[in-house]
Amino acid sequence: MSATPTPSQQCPPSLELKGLGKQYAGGFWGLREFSALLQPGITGILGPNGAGKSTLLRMLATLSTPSAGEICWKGERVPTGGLHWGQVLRERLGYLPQDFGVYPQLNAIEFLGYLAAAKGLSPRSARARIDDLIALLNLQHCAKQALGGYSGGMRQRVGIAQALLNDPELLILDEPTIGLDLAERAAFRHLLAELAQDRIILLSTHIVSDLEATAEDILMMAGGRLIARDSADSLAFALQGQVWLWTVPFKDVEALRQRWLVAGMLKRPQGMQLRVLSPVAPHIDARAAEPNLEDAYLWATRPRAAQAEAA
Ligand SMILES: Nc1ncnc2c1ncn2[C@@H]1O[C@H](COP(=O)(O)OP(=O)(O)OP(=O)(O)O)[C@@H](O)[C@H]1O
Repeated sequence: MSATPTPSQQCPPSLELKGLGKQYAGGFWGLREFSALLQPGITGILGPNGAGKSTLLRMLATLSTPSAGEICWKGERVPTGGLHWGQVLRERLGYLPQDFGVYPQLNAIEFLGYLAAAKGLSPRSARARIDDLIALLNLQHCAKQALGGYSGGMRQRVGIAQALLNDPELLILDEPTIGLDLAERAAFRHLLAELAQDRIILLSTHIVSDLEATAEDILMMAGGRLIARDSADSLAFALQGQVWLWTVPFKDVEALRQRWLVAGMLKRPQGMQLRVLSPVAPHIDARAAEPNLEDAYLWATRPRAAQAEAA
């Protein structure tokens, strides 16, 4: 991959969210009191279904208005009301939504050209930009084929290309690696690392290993709130001494899964090896293991009853 685009703006981007909230019709808060200062680099967002990740990202993509709180871009408050709310952000952001759709009859060049026009790029700069992005996303071999015939991974790469059309300082990616195979995911991680030099990248995913490999800063969300923020290593380290490997007879597995928070299972000749998350050893035969980000995530988002028991 080559010709990485760089934002032209001189001042490094910063995005500050202060007590941001979103209340949906019916009164339900999909996001509550969310505060964070985001700077260039990759910030990963982890959270179970319904945690509020898309609610947050859609708001930052200016597709929905905040019900509470403030957004500041480079220290300046972004007006969050009125017809032109979010204009300042809109000009600087690229967004890949979770449900990214394409016009199946268009090819990649035509589709990106159409979106470039909608974003206000001149035909000349759009053409040069699209050529760069086709090369960057490794789409040369299929750029003139109709998108309807693309694999999920190829379509996702077109989605990433469209998010980069305006050389954004803020790149918002909602589940970008869905549909990518292992090699494509590895290539995508490299691309993100290159792009993150001088822009803020917000990356929401359920694939914990993608964040472990790319994001230096991780926001964990649950129930519409920010519940933890740190590096992957620090989040995992906080669980030191609370992760156990314990091999049990196959017949006991179901009962033990009801009793303990089991982060993983591995079939062994002697029985099933459970990976148990608990402040105390589940059994005298259990031995301590190195915690990882997935353990930290499962622990932070464990059901309330289990949290009360552990307290
Ligand atoms: N338009 C809407 N109207 C009412 N409630 C909504 C709306 N959109 C989302 N919600 C609710 O807000 C909460 C947060 O949803 P959101 O889609 O942001 O979660 P998420 O973390 O992105 O989940 P997923 O991983 O499943 O995409 C959920 O309880 C959801 O049902």
